[in-house]
Amino acid sequence: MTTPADNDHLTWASAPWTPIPGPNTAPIGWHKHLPYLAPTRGGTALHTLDIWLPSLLTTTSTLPSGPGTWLIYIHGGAWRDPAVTAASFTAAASRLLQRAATAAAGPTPLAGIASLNYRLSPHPGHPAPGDPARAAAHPDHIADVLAGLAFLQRAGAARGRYVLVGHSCGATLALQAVMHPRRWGVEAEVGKPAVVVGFNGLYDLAGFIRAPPEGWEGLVGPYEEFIRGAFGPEEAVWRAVCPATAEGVVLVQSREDTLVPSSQLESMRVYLEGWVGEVRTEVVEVEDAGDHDDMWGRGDKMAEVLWDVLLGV
Ligand SMILES: N[C@@H](CC(=O)c1ccccc1NC=O)C(=O)O
Repeated sequence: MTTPADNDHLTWASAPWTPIPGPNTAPIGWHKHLPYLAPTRGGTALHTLDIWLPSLLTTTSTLPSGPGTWLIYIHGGAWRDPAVTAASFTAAASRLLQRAATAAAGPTPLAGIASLNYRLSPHPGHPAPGDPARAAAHPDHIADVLAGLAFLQRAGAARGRYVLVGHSCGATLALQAVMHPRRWGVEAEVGKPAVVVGFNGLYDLAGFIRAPPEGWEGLVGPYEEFIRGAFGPEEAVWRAVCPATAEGVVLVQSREDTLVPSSQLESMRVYLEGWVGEVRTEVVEVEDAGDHDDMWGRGDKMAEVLWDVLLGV
């Protein structure tokens, strides 16, 4: 009988590490894209992840682990946009690898980066009939994120003090995933991150629909469409699916975002403050990060904030 560990071993070996070229001859890092759930176990094209390593310590087929902290990224896209994937962390990842390559002597604070895909809900603008990777409903997205985290933790990444990062609905997913894994009917035993970092995140969906901030009324339609697409028609469910806790939470918002208002972050901050004293919450308002998707598209501000988080872990 093959165990999950045997399976993982084959999975890790299924894709080669490719070098990320740097300004000089030496690569600044290594990348690989691989499944975290084998097709024979129900894995789809979106049960996959991207990994970047600052250096390749061994050439074995399992995960080489160096010093430092793992960053695990969960992309946004309103639970449904097929154009936003795990690869959307590429720009920020390259910047982080560059930083790790040029950082002062001594152990790098960055052990590695993983960016998770997860099944998406249907998108009316991008029909994909019959594709099991595009027919997800809550809590499928969370279950997939937890399966990806469990895979990484079995491989030795994201054990101990790792940092879980999400953008937009990825920030929602990051907080949901670490809240009560059991609550989502998921068996995976997943260790909690030391810090959760949410970029331009959605934390109060029902609140937005009920009372959009002034000037944001025009987005109620699109929000309601993707909220129903992911969570179904019940407002009570939208409410019950509230993000939660970690040792530390860093909420980041760019001023120029025209898709997500800062009142989303404000609701989350007030909630965390009122809820448990031991959650260290830090709010970072980023200037000149551009609009909603420029945060990851450019990646410079995202990498800056995350580098600082790594230094503080
Ligand atoms: N491009 C997305 C829209 C989207 O990503 C979005 C829109 C408004 C507020 C948040 C969004 N994304 C969050 O993950 C879509 O096609 O539905």
